[in-house]
Amino acid sequence: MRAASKTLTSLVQAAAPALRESVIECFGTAGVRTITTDLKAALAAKIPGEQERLKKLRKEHGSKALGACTVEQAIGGMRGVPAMLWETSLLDPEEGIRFRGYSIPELQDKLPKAKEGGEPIPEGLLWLLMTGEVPTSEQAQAVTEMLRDRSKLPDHVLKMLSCQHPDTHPMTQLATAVLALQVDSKFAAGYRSGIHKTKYWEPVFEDSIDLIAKLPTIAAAIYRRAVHAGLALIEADPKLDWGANLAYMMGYTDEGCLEMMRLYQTIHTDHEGGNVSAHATHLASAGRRSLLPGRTDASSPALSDPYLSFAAGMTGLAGPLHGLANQEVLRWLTDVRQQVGDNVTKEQLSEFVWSTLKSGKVVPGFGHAVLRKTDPRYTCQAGFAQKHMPEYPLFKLTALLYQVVPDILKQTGKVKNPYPNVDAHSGVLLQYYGITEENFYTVLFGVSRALGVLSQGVWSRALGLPIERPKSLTMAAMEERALQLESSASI
Ligand SMILES: CC(=O)SCCNC(=O)CCNC(=O)[C@H](O)C(C)(C)COP(=O)(O)OP(=O)(O)OC[C@H]1O[C@@H](n2cnc3c(N)ncnc32)[C@H](O)[C@@H]1OP(=O)(O)O
Ligand SMILES: O=C([O-])CC(=O)C(=O)O
Repeated sequence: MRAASKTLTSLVQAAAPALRESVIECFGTAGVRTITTDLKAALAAKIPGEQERLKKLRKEHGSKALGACTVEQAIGGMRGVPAMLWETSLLDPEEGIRFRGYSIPELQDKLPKAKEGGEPIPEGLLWLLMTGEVPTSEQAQAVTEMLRDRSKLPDHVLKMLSCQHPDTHPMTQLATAVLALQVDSKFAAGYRSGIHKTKYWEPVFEDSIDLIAKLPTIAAAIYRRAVHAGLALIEADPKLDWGANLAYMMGYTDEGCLEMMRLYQTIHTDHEGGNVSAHATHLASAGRRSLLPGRTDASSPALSDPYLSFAAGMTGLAGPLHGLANQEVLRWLTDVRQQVGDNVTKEQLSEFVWSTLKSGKVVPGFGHAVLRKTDPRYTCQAGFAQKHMPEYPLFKLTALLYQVVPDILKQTGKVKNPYPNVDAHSGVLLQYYGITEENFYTVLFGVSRALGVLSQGVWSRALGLPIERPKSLTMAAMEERALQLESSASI
């Protein structure tokens, strides 16, 4: 059955490229169903059902409370207040992230790969994030081709990058290049020409795919021109997938490095909706509750296109307590090696950690706003290192830190999560393959983050999700409300 379906697939593909979306597969007693390799068509097929689901959720459960917000939470950044809708991933404090319901190990097993036994290709995850379904190899391959077709960077963007001050941080260059691409926004053009609000998701999808397609080329251009002082650009290899091409265009061809980049680009994509880069992107792009029935309260949306909103997300990712922490970790590790050497003992490491804390700094790569256990993205990267670089000194140092830092952070009595996060390990893998310029690392994070936040952006427009527009209060207003509550409780 499987062989027959494969033959039919290749016949249909060979017969007419335009019919690529009409690949047919047989499903035993369930009869025949059509599956598509066209991502936009697959998405379009899902949208009406999800719109209905949201309307039903609102109609049947709209008045139920998901949680309260205390004065402490309002002052503390609304931490833990369940007040936002985000479909592409969900974060459990103990277990870590699940993308559309799948854990990282499950995705390493299920998603299509570039080679037997290798790491998943990010294109497969993009299909999953957009549609909620694990793609077939043909579907992931179709995404690879679509991204390849749209990857060419306009000359003006390259020129603009080459005019940047040599000390401009690579993340500033990334955000600037993304903004420069905005001139081609199909959503902005559609809005100007009066597109109907129920159709917003379509140009948002097109912009998102265009941007995702170009991001590896932008990142490689930043790397070769700025970080590497003017090296010539390298054209993409048409035989490679999107993630591997990023490493290739940066100048790396080692198969291990390509695999590492595929994995890196897969696991950094999404971390539910409230983190800085996701939320900033979401806020800038948010629209009105156009599709939701019975809108009762006002919102103040922006409806910025995917280029503008993703640039907002990237300026947030560039902060040292968020995505830039991967750069900070490398600098901190370099300090450890310079001051204590490579054959460091646990005692020497403890001393170094304490001196970092005593000088009023954070230990980068440890702690998290939501997670309360070791980040599974850290564990995944440690597993990759154990397989590909078990004797690498930086890997051994990072493993030793895992034995030392959590106990010390617990002793401070204030750190809610003493365990390592994703940023504690990514630099080890990059350094091993020769990508030693740590101020570039967050750009790689940003390229991956696009897959998550832009997939959610398409759904946010399809579902007509509004901006989170919390009611702010002054201290005086909070004091007044608290006193009112106290007196009504004592009556
Ligand atoms: C992709 C990502 O964004 S993952 C996070 C990357 N960032 C880092 O690795 C930087 C180091 N870590 C941190 O600064 C924090 O743990 C954050 C920013 C990630 C989370 O911050 P919060 O949610 O405020 O953490 P938490 O509630 O545990 O903070 C309580 C106290 O512990 C401190 N703390 C938390 N983590 C650390 C740490 N790694 N080193 C030292 N102190 C820490 C906080 O600074 C805070 O101190 P304060 O009360 O004196 O201000
Ligand atoms: O979830 C967060 O707040 C930060 C984080 O790990 C991410 O965005 O990947």
